[in-house]
Amino acid sequence: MWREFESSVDCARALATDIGTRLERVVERNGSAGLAVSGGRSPIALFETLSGLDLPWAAINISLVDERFVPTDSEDSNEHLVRTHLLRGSAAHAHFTGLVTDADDLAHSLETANLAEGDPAVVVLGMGDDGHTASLFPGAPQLPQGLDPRSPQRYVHITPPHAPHERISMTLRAILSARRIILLISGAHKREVLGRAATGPDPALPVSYVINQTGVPFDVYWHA
Ligand SMILES: O=C1O[C@H](COP(=O)(O)O)[C@@H](O)[C@H](O)[C@H]1O
Repeated sequence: MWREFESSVDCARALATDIGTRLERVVERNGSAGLAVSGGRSPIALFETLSGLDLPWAAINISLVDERFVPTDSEDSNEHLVRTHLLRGSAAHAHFTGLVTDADDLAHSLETANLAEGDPAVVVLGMGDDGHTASLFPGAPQLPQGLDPRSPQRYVHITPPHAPHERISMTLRAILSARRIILLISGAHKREVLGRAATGPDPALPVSYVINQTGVPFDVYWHA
């Protein structure tokens, strides 16, 4: 479903309510719920709105869709972003699992990330101007592994050809293990990229593999 908003505030409010309702329902049913979130600039307003909601935070497990291989206190770190904008107020009671668990050793961090269990109730994705989602970048040497629908791995090491930092990214297979996928984007350019990606799966636009699947409920939240 496509949902569009005039402002980032309206979009964040609607999406936070949507995610909060979903998480509450899953916690009621299962005792806990997983929420996997992306980094970048797009989710900041969402994180701040979500953190203000009265949710059963202690039963919510927050994880990352992707991470740049930088120290967790770096301004470029998605963990730093989540700790700053989401894990605050009562949301600080949520259980958080980051991806850089050994700042000196990407392979060891990746190995630890792949030990994680449980499929997320909700995955919130972003999209770059180049059509990457999570850190599944077009042209990355490890992209085929990341897009393999039968990949046994939940996370993969990605070397983006035109973006800074080595990455750890959720694989397509793990993204599609969620009960619900949300893509949060803004602006005319990303809307146009998404339109191209909607024409069919294309490794030049990795987000297309999420858009063109039919197994998992998928919503786009877009604001101008
Ligand atoms: O590098 C990344 O970029 C995408 C998009 O970021 P944005 O700033 O354009 O919203 C993001 O979804 C991903 O998590 C991040 O690592």
